[in-house]
Amino acid sequence: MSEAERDAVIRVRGLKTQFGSHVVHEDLDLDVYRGEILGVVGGSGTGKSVLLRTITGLQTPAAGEIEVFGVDVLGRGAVRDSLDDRWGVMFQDGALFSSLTVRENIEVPMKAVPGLAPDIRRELADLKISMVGLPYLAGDLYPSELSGGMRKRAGLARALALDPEIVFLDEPTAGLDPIGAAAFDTLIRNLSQSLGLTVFLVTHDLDTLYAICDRIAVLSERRVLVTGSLADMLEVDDPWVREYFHGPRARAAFADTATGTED
Ligand SMILES: Nc1ncnc2c1ncn2[C@@H]1O[C@H](COP(=O)(O)OP(=O)(O)OP(=O)(O)O)[C@@H](O)[C@H]1O
Repeated sequence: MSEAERDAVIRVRGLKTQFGSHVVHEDLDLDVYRGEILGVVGGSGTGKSVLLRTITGLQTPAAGEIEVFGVDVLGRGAVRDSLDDRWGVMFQDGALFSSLTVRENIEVPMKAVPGLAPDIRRELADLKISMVGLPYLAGDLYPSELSGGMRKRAGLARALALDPEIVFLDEPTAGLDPIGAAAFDTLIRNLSQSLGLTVFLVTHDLDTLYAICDRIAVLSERRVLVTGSLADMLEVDDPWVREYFHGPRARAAFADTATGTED
């Protein structure tokens, strides 16, 4: 299927973001297609997290258009609010409320759903806990009682609370040991396949790109420099892309994937 024929669930056009005089994005275009895992990469400070925050409406751009499921994210009111249960966001450290247990954290977004009784909320939260591979008892723990990997799984469970169609993940494997990171990659891939999720994934992790991403978008020079498969990236004539995708770490990640050791 050509890119023009694919169903873009996120469509960004002419995006400009800036903080004071510091322009982060300028004339940035990006499509994210239904059901894909898109890896967003780029050097430090190229605006990957700002892009995620802008698409999810947490930050207001200076110019441009953003549509998610055909809805103008920058619009106001009920139409824009209708998107809230169609996407979930997982921030780097899980961004959990420290005074709430894991189960209560997962229930937070559910409280916005009218008519959802507390016992149903609790059952649904327990279901999400098991979906992300946490033990049942983790529901009663506070974030400070969890390992880094468990906190990320709890953050993912909360992002899945309302059965979203898109999940945004900001560096999901950052800070995890290689085995924990590979397990998290596998979890994302399995959830994406079983739930038909579209995944917008900001990462520095080459192993993640090789193991689970269908397509990659490289941020550079304030815009999306290139999108494509890993094979496409190897052909790109740009100093950062060359260094990133041809370096020793990329070769090691490719070798691991080729021998199937990411599981
Ligand atoms: N709230 C803010 N106020 C001012 N500047 C900001 C703010 N948030 C981000 N920036 C700036 O915007 C630029 C892009 O930041 P962003 O966090 O998106 O980069 P990134 O590509 O995700 O980086 P990294 O890979 O290091 O996490 C940086 O120069 C950062 O300092």
